[in-house]
Amino acid sequence: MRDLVSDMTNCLRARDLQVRSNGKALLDVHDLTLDGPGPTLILGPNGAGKSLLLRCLHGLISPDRGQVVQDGTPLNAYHKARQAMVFQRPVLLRRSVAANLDFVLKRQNMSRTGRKDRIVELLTEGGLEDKSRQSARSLSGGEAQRLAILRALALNPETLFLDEPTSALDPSATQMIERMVLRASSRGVRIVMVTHDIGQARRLAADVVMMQGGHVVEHGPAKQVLDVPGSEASRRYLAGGLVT
Ligand SMILES: Nc1ncnc2c1ncn2[C@@H]1O[C@H](COP(=O)(O)OP(=O)(O)OP(=O)(O)O)[C@@H](O)[C@H]1O
Repeated sequence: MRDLVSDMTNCLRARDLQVRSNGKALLDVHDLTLDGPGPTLILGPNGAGKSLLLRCLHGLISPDRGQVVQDGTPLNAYHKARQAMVFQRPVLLRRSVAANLDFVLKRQNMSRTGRKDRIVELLTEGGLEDKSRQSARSLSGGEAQRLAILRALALNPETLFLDEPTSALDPSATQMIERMVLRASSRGVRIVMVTHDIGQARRLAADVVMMQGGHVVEHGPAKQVLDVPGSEASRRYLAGGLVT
């Protein structure tokens, strides 16, 4: 029954997913279903397979085995066009802030007036109203990451993947990004985000995926996983212990 329900409602699912290299499974996820309304935060030590999982879910990597299923259908171009991804280090065009957004909007065949209005809306959303004409390459780290998120949001994604978007940012820049993420989530964008920041997981997550050694060791409501971890690996990671 669970299988049927999760395949037919709006949900993203990794089924029997494996990524292998040199005969070794780097990622081995038996069954992971993301169907809750709030942000999903993925935690785990370095090399746990968090980024690989994100890339598979976004269709950037084809798994060696298994599949990603969106709404009951194997991930396809239609689904991918409704996903966006933000990386740890934003990759921006050598153009102005506004032109970076315009580039994405043009590809959606928006009219010139429509694009102009949408750019103002996006810049306001990211607190970059006064940076419109500045070169994107001259933005601070926090501003650049906000622009990267705005560019992703300009695609009107149903799902937004974020891979450690605040790892290089100070607390105030982090807070601005977290607010953007929460606003996007409250507008119905599915958020799937990797972080090493346990405090951030507490602030943002509705559900938490704990990974280790390429496996999902635990997935559940944030409060449960973070406060009463059900696996030894989660307990040690959350306690700040070394997990090998
Ligand atoms: N293209 C690749 N070729 C070979 N091995 C890879 C490749 N990409 C990732 N790996 C390996 O897969 C494992 C998982 O990598 P991944 O980047 O997913 O970890 P992570 O949990 O995101 O780590 P971190 O927190 O350090 O970013 C690592 O051992 C990594 O070296």
